[in-house]
Amino acid sequence: MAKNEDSKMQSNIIGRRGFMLVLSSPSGAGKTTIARRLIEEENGLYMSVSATTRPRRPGEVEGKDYYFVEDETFHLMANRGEFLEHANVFDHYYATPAVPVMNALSEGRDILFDIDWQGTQQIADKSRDDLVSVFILPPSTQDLEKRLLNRAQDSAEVVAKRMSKAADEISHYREYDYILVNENVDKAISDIKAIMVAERLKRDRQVGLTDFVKELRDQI
Ligand SMILES: Nc1nc2c(ncn2[C@@H]2O[C@H](COP(=O)(O)OP(=O)(O)O)[C@@H](O)[C@H]2O)c(=O)[nH]1
Ligand SMILES: Nc1ncnc2c1ncn2[C@@H]1O[C@H](COP(=O)(O)OP(=O)(O)O)[C@@H](O)[C@H]1O
Repeated sequence: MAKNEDSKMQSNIIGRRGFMLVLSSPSGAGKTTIARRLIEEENGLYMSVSATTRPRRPGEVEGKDYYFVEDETFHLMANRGEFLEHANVFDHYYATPAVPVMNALSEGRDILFDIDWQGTQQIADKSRDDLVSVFILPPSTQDLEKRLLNRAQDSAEVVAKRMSKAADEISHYREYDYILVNENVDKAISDIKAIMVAERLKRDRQVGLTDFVKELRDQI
């Protein structure tokens, strides 16, 4: 599929600050699937790669899916202030390295995050204007459990633990800007693309707008 170039062209003319597009959901609702497709299909969108102390799953690639680190390294990085946000989820630590995100935003690149509600709250506290948050719901509890089991990457015990945390995660939906039910993955992706088009056109993100409009008026 062709990458979406439309809204990039306007950014090239006017100059735009990037945004942080956060996807959260109960485990198994489809964040990773949606995120991978968006990165493939959307020009100017880059994935934030988190650091985690969770063990690597089969098929996960170091530096692409996560930076897999030991507890000690994680705490060292946290103490040095290298993280934009960090949280403990399912007994493991997760965090967003700050520098790549800050550079991307100022260079007009959008960053996609697959993080939980705790991380989203921390980012909202620090940089509300740069945040666009989307909460993804499963069509039903049965679908959620089926997806976790079908993914076949976690033991029955881990799946049960993730299911038991789902209600807690879902209770935070009100803290998000947009809510999507991921029934059909293509529809969910096209809805998120529509959100991105609108968010890219927000006046406050178009940092070169004053100069652009001044030039237009001067030419009249
Ligand atoms: N706060 C925060 N949460 C994260 C980060 N990276 C991943 N998570 C969340 O941690 C949870 C578990 O992620 P993971 O172990 O990959 O399993 P998943 O639920 O199948 O995506 C999910 O809710 C992720 O959104 C991060 O850097 N910060
Ligand atoms: N709309 C959908 N319909 C059916 N299965 C889906 C849908 N979206 C995702 N899945 C499947 O559900 C499982 C969990 O999805 P995943 O993206 O890993 O969720 P999360 O990252 O939120 O934990 C995967 O096997 C994925 O292929």
